[in-house]
Amino acid sequence: MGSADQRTIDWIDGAVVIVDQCALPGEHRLLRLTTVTELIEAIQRLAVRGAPALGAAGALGVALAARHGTSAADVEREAERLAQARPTAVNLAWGVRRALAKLPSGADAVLEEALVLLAEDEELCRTASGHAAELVLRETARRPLRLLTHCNAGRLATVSWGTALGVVWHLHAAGQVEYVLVDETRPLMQGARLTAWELAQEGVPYRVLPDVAAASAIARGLVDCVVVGADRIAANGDVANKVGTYGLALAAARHRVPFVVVAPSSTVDPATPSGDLIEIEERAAGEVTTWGGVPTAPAGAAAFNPAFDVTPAELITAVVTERGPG
Ligand SMILES: CSC[C@@H](O)[C@@H](O)C(=O)COP(=O)(O)O
Repeated sequence: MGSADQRTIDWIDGAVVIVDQCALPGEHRLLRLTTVTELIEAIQRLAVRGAPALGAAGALGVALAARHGTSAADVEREAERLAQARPTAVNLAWGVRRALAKLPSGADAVLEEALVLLAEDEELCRTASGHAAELVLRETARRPLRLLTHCNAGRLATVSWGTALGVVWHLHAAGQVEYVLVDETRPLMQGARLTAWELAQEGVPYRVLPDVAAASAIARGLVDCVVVGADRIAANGDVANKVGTYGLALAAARHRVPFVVVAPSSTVDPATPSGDLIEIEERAAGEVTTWGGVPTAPAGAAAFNPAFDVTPAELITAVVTERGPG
């Protein structure tokens, strides 16, 4: 079984070690990755995922490249491949850049910077979610709280603490959580597989619901606050997050339910002026047209499978980072 002390991603004995998120909830197992190619493959099949964890992966990947690279140009090429492994979460390229900046000082300096980034992520996520927990308490009246979340923005999506689920950890410790409604999060089920697993581990009451039931749960007054993470926050406050987030924000706004986004500031991208300029990852059709290898659509069916969507700033009650509500 996993433990709350286990980092989702770490550097152990010269390798990147991750919790294999494709194996959960059935099995908690670690994967040891010793090359950039192995790490990219793990990122692309979502064995390691979630914006802050991808930032850590980017930095540790550059540390791997710096150890094995034969020249600076070689390491830079590997770093570029890593940065492009997934396009939407800004943290990945940010982590790569931050570690790569230390390359002139040598491979040890690159690793040291990556390890600082990991330690900071733990601290910043804890602080950001603490601020967000206070905000949620200010924005709501009913106690204990009934929360709704989408995808997985927990320990597994960060180095060790979580963002949206970090809020749950703070509120649960204060005895303020009645339950968490967990969107299953089609098509890859990060909510049902990962968020539910984390909540069970921590003893937080929860119910998994089909994504299509979330709007009516909000309309029926079963939700006091929606709390989600983010993959990229544009300069104007628009937020890219797991596909389905936008629909939740619309429903929450319609029913005057607070909608709170929590992220470390590494997810804020001042270079992207607005959400419509964020590149949205399109994933394979088979994720939508099959289930566990069994076809759920006619042979050859085309699919629209964006991994993320963009929620405009005007639908968001607050974006909260370690600096507090923005
Ligand atoms: C703290 S994680 C925030 C986001 O990265 C999370 O909500 C999300 O959308 C993850 O998508 P994924 O495709 O699983 O990497």
